[in-house]
Amino acid sequence: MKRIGLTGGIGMGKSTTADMFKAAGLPVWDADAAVHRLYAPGGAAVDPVLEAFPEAGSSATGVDRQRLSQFVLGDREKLAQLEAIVHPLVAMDRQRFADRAEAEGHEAVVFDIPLLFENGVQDAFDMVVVCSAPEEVRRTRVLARPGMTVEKYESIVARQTPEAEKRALAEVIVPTGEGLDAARAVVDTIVSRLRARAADESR
Ligand SMILES: CC(C)(COP(=O)(O)OP(=O)(O)OC[C@H]1O[C@@H](n2cnc3c(N)ncnc32)[C@H](O)[C@@H]1O)[C@@H](O)C(=O)NCCC(=O)NCCS
Ligand SMILES: Nc1ncnc2c1ncn2[C@@H]1O[C@H](COP(=O)(O)OP(=O)(O)OP(=O)(O)O)[C@@H](O)[C@H]1O
Repeated sequence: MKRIGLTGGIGMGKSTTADMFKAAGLPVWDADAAVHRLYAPGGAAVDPVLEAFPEAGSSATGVDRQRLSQFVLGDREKLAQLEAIVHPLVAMDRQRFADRAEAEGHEAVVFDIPLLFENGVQDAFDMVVVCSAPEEVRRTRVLARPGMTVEKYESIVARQTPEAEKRALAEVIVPTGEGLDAARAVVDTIVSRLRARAADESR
């Protein structure tokens, strides 16, 4: 089974592209959704996160992301401390998902990971796919979101791996600034090539 890592900066069309992989029949794992599950009441990250950051929620209500972000965002050491707790749990969730997909006989599985390069996990995948659109397209998209300001946008972009670097590290780039059909065509090509390769290998 082939593992595809899917990533892209804020507003680059990652969720839209992930839906296209789903529509093509591949199982898609979502890193953000996994963290939300881990932080929800009863989630595996609740107790260890509250032990390190007692004011970031309660076992009854789970981890309050907004409160937690006040302790960790902008503080490298605290963020590293949080990541040391959360990342192994996320990796376990991802592995369980992959095992299930493999048992179900899927030829490929997609892992949607916003901070794939930032977290240095690119080696876990057979192929890394990057969603990318021209900067002005992405900026217009993100600034149209409720609650977004130019300052917030610029600070998020500054903390992410630069676009040129992401494009250079990608095996395949899905263009998301040229309409849905152009993106879907690239997704469908990736899926049919991977299916053909998986069929060859099982022969
Ligand atoms: C810090 C937290 C509580 C903030 O949650 P919140 O819902 O308020 O915002 P969101 O998740 O959208 O993040 C806000 C901004 O912080 C940045 N950010 C979040 N986590 C990280 C990180 N580990 N490293 C660098 N930047 C980060 C994001 O890029 C985003 O721009 C949350 O992101 C978190 O728990 N992060 C640590 C776990 C992690 O690394 N998650 C990434 C996927 S594995
Ligand atoms: N291929 C495409 N063609 C046209 N519009 C697109 C395409 N892909 C995404 N968009 C539009 O761009 C916006 C951002 O897309 P999406 O929510 O998928 O991005 P994202 O990368 O998941 O964002 P974030 O990481 O910030 O959550 C949406 O309004 C979406 O409709």
